[in-house]
Amino acid sequence: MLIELENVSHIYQDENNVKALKNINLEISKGEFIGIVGHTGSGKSTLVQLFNGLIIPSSGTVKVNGKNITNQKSNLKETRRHVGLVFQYPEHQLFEESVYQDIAFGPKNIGLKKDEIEDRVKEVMGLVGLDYNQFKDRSPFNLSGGQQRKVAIAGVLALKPDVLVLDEPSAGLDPQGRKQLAELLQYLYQELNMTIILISHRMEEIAELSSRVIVMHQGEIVIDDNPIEVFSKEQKLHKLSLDLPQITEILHRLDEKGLKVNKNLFSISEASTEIIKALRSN
Ligand SMILES: Nc1ncnc2c1ncn2[C@@H]1O[C@H](COP(=O)(O)OP(=O)(O)OP(=O)(O)O)[C@@H](O)[C@H]1O
Repeated sequence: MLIELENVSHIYQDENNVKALKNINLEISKGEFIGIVGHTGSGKSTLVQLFNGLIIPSSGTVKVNGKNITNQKSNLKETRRHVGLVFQYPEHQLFEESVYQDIAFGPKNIGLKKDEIEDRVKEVMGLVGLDYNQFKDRSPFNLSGGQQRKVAIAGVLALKPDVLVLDEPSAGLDPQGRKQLAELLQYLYQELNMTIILISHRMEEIAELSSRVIVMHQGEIVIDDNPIEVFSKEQKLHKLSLDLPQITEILHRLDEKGLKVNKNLFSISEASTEIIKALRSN
């Protein structure tokens, strides 16, 4: 098992003592694409920060590749090589003078040789769609928000993690930026067999990309299933203040009006084909 949580609870020790996670049991296997959804404050960010030891839980154990990372002696540097975390607004974490230096920071830190670092920087800039010659010497602070985010994601990919965890990576991106990000994640998952864990408020993104969806509510996992099962539970999701993907919502409404359609579709192209088919046979 790649990541394993056993009876994990977490309380933020401050004046409010919020119990952010309550008795979580979770197993994540290699090669999964996990979408995590839940209304604001439900514990999503806290949960994913356990996966690379950024947060050590108040109780319970977290294992990565079979190693318990919750005990004092664990090697967190090693864990962070395996589990790369892209934070909400990752561009806030850019700090080097050039795009090259920023992306090279991780590989340098683990002692890779100059040539190898350069190869990695080129490779990951290609992956995220930043032209190497055009961008390598530019200051990361003078780029657009979307470009900065690409640099930040490239910096995490440069360590070649087995697991990529992203916390709301499409927040604030324009439609084209969101499309490029979705294509990148699909490529990493399908072609490079990376395990991906994605937190998003955008249900269409989660439904289209994930192989498994985890729904959180008040620090607990309340649904853990494949996207079709999860998004067939319209009433339950509404009670948790969550929506269906918009296109799925349209299919549900058409079905209520008597048009016989498959309601479990998440992409506009699939749904429009389905609607045309249903109208023709009506
Ligand atoms: N650093 C912190 N110190 C104290 N309490 C915190 C801290 N971070 C989160 N919390 C609290 O823990 C609970 C879970 O927060 P968390 O950020 O994990 O939720 P979330 O589902 O990721 O929310 P969002 O969708 O708004 O990002 C919330 O009640 C929040 O106020």
